[in-house]
Amino acid sequence: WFIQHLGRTTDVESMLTAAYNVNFSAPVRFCQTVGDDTTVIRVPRNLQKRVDTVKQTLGKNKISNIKAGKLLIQSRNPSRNQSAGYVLGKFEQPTLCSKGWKHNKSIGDHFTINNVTAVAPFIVKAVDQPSFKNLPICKELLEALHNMDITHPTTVQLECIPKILKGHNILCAAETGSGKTLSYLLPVVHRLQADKSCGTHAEGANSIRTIVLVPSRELAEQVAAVSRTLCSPFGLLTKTVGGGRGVGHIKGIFRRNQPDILVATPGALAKALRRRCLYLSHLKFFVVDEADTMFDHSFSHMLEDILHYTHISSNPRETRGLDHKAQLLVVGATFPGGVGDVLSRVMDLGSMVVVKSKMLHLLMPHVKQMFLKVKGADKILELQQALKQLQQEKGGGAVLVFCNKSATVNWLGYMLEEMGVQHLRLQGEMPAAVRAGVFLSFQKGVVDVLVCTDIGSRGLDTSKVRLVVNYDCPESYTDYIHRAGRVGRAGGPTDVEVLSFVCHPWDVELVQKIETAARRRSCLPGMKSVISQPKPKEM
Ligand SMILES: Nc1ncnc2c1ncn2[C@@H]1O[C@H](COP(=O)(O)OP(=O)(O)OP(=O)(O)O)[C@@H](O)[C@H]1O
Repeated sequence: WFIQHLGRTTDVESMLTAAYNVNFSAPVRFCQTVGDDTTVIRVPRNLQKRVDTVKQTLGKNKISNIKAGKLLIQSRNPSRNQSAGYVLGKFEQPTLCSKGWKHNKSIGDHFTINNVTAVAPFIVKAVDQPSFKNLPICKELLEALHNMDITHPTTVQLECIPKILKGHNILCAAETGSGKTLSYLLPVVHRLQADKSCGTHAEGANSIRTIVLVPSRELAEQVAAVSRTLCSPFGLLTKTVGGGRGVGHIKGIFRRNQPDILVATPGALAKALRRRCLYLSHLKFFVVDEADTMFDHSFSHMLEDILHYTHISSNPRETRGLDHKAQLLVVGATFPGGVGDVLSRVMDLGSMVVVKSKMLHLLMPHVKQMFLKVKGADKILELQQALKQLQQEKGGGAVLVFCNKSATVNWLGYMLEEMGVQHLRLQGEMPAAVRAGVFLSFQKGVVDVLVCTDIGSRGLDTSKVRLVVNYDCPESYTDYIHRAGRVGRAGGPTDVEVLSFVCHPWDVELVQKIETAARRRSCLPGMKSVISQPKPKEM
C-alpha cells in the first residue's frame, strides 16, 4: 500500500535513505507475505509521518534552513528565518522576508540581518597576532602608532606595507574601516624620512614628494590630520588643498613652503597644476584614495589631466635613484564592475600588485543590519523612535542619518530642530565656509547626530558612530556598502547597527538583492570586479 500510494519504489527508498538513513538492503522487520503472493510492508506510524513531512517539504520546494543556534536572518514571520550555520546554495531559491514588500499591506514589516561575528574579519586573530614591530617601519612611527593606541596591524596593513616599501605599484581593495589610510601613509612617511635622512632628497627642493588624491574636502582634512601625526617626528610638512575657494587661496598654499605631502581634491589640484603653482618632477608617491569615485565620470577626466603631469614607474627599480619615477597606489573599498576598465584606460594595470581582501563587496558579518518597510510620512517618527531607543538601551552614541538629496537633509534638519534634537547637517550644496568644520565637530563629539548626503559616506572615519540610519534607502549597492561601512570600523564600538527605511518599489528591489546576498553570503550583484586579474594597458 505504501509503495503504491507513494509511487515508484526506488524514489521512496532513496528518499528514506537520504532523509533518515533507512537501510533497505537490511531485512525489513515489518514485511509480511499474504496468501496471494502480495508483499505488504507496514511502516511504523512515526516513520510514515516523517516521510509525509519530507514529501510535503520537497513538494513545495521548501528548504529547511533553520537549525538550532543563532539566526542570520530574523524575520517577523519565523518561517522565513535563516540560521547563521546555513548558507543558501547557488541554485536554491529563498523565500525572502522582503517578498511582497512592494504591496502596501507589508507596511510595518521588518527583518534583520544579524551580526554573526563579534569581531571584524580584518582584525587579525589573537593567536600569532603580529605586531607593527614585525613590519619594517622605523621606531619613531612605531611610537606614533603607540600614542594613537594602535598596536596590531589589520590584515590589509600586513599585506600592503611591505609591498609598498619594496617599490611596487599597488591596487589595494579592502572593506570599509579596515585601516587603508595607515596602510599607505606608514610606508610613504617611512620612505620620505629615509630619503631625507640619507640625503637622497635635495633639501629645499621646491617640489612635492607625495600626492594623496581624495574626493572631498572633509576626507582631505582627515587624511592630512593622520599624516601630520605621523610626520611630526621627522619635520615633514603636510598640507591640504580643496575646492570651493578661489585661485588666490590655492596660490597662497604653495607660495611659501612646498609640502612634502599634499592631500588634495582633484579639481583644486588640476587648477594648481594648470597655474603652475607646483611641480611634480620629484614626486615619489601618487596615491588615489576612494578609487571608484575618482575614476567615475565626474572625476575621471580631471584625473587623466593630473596623470599627464606625473611619471609613474612601471617596476620597483624605476622608483630608486635621482631620476626616479613615482609609485602609484590606488586604494578603495568598492570596485564595481566597470571600474577596472576605466582604470586600465588611464594606467598600466599590468604593473600593479593587487591586494584584495577576502571580504571585499560582501556584507559585513560583524554589523547588525535592520530593514523596515515604512510609509514615507512615518519615517520621521521611526527615526525619532530609533534615536530614543539608542538613548534608552545603549546610553546614547553618535548617529549618522543618510538622505539621498541635499533638500531632504535641509528639510529633515528643520523637522529635527522642531523636535528638539540637536544635530549637524552636511551636504554638497552648502557654502564652503558653512561646510568647513562640520564633520570635525561631529567627529569630536560636539553634537551626536549628523544628517548628511553621501558626502558623509565616503572614507570619513566615524569610529564613534553606533547607529547608521538610511532615512532614504541608498540608490546603489556601492552607496549601501559605504554608508553601512561608517560603523564596525577598526578601533570602534562593536554593538553597532544599520537601520534602513524601505519605502519605494525600487528600494524593495535593492533590499531583496541585499537579502539574497546575505542568505547566500555572496557579493552584492554587479559588484564582481575585474581587479583580480589586472590587464596590461592596451597600446
Ligand atoms: N591596526 C589598527 N588597529 C586599530 N585601529 C586601527 C588600525 N588601523 C587603523 N585603525 C583605525 O581604524 C579607523 C578606520 O581607518 P581608516 O579610515 O583608514 O579605514 P579605511 O579602510 O580607509 O575606511 P574607508 O574605506 O571607510 O575609507 C581609524 O580610526 C583608524 O585610526
